[in-house]
Amino acid sequence: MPSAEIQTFFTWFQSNKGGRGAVALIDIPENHTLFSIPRSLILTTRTSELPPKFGAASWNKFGLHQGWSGLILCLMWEATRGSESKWAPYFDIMPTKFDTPMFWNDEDLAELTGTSVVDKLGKDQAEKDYYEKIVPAIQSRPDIFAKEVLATHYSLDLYHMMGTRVLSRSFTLAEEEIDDEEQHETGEREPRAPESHTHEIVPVEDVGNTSLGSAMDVDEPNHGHEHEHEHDQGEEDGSDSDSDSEGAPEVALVPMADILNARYKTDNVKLFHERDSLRMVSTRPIKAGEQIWNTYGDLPNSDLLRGFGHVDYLPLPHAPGEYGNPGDVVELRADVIVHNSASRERRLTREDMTERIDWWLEEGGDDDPTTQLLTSLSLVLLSFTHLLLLTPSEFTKVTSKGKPPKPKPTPHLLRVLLAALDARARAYPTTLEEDEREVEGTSGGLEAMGVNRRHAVVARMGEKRVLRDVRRCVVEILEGVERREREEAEEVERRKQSGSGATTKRPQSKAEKRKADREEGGGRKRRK
Ligand SMILES: C[S@@+](CC[C@H](N)C(=O)[O-])C[C@H]1O[C@@H](n2cnc3c(N)ncnc32)[C@H](O)[C@@H]1O
Repeated sequence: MPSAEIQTFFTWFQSNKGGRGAVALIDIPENHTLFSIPRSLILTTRTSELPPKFGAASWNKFGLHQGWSGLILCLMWEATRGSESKWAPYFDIMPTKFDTPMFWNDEDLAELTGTSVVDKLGKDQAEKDYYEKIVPAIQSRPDIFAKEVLATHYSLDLYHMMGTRVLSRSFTLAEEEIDDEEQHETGEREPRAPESHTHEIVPVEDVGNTSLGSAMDVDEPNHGHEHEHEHDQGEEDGSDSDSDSEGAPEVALVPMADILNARYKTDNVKLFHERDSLRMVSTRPIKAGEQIWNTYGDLPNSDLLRGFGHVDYLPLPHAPGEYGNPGDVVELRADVIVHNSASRERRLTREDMTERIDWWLEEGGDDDPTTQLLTSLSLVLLSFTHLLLLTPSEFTKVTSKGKPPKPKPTPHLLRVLLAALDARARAYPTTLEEDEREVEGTSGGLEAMGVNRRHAVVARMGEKRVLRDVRRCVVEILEGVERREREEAEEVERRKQSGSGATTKRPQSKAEKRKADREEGGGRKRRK
């Protein structure tokens, strides 16, 4: 049970307007433990008393060992126990209302058309899990789930509410074997950051990076509250095996650690884990009055909104005068590239596309079958687009080499990309300029809009800005490549006419070659 001081602390937080979070009351030096949480206090399927009561075999039979449904059921059961649950005071201070689009009406959701948010809400999958796993499990054990409380404590609405608590407040803790000898020898272990799930929300060039540091679980909620990735869609029960096996990462609700807010690259603490406890440690000095910031993985606004119900709205370093989330990305689906790539006859079929995406994933390319765009042209995007443009025999050659194609910005590839970007932009009902006019035309601007609409407008404008910037970049490179091609053709023509008869290019000096290479590979310089 939280101590009286912690309870007082929470009450103090809640009585202060403007949202909850933690603010330093005194200067905090770097590497200082702000608080530690005993493992016994974290709420997981291993610490809740429900799974043993239900029985491991039955738990697995109803599929509760996979995905988040088991943990959500634990939360519902623990909450139903009221003061008998050791987490009762924790439940008391948890939010019951959320600004995530899962709870929006159709009118507000329409504001998100074209963004990556809508397709990934996963409300339907959550409902499927509720009806196919939770309801049968509950009905099988009237001794544990009393009939009289089913409607009030185990409803679908509550399932969504508890699922959103998990989504917006949980941490993924890696199950690490801690060497006893090491502990005895050193007496103290170096703190280790809990690993987050290596999720797909990461900008392509940074894949793997955000798994470091404290990690609110911000996994792709493609399917409801479950941990799941797009390429898992075909799985029978719509869940992955995160909590399926020994040593798998564990999704945990961590009281106290989850009161911290996050803002793009502002984090000043990290959660470290040890055998018996988790420790929140400052990673830089924090001045009295400053907010204590955790990190949720520096997510783009579409994912912040989807998982947490807020967006970052900060000055954009690469676009002076504009505001948004510097970590924004926009997703470009492979089929949008393919449909803009060639004549109908030469287009890849869905199976071909899947084969290439699977191969890409296996070969260690970006781990998202969609391609996320950064504000500048990414090499991964070039390479991935190239892969989709290969003829079947070229693809076979590439697979035999086992390496993704070189990210060479050829005019054809750049033109396909340009068409794909334009097609992607048409998925939004409004343009960036129209959104800007909408904000300017609203008396009081963004601030005056309802919270959902404001978040939607900020999220979609962020994606459109990325598209705009990538497009600019592609156009610039294409113009450069085309100019060079023109100059070379003119040079050949000039030589022909001057009677040299030479049709080959004049040998380039090393410096000229380097310059030409630089121009050709312009995208490389520009990536983040
Ligand atoms: C882990 S909780 C953090 C504690 C939360 N403030 C609370 O009162 O329970 C995550 C939630 O905090 C809020 N939040 C976190 N960072 C935020 C930010 N930069 N701006 C607005 N809300 C934020 C969002 O509502 C999010 O769902």
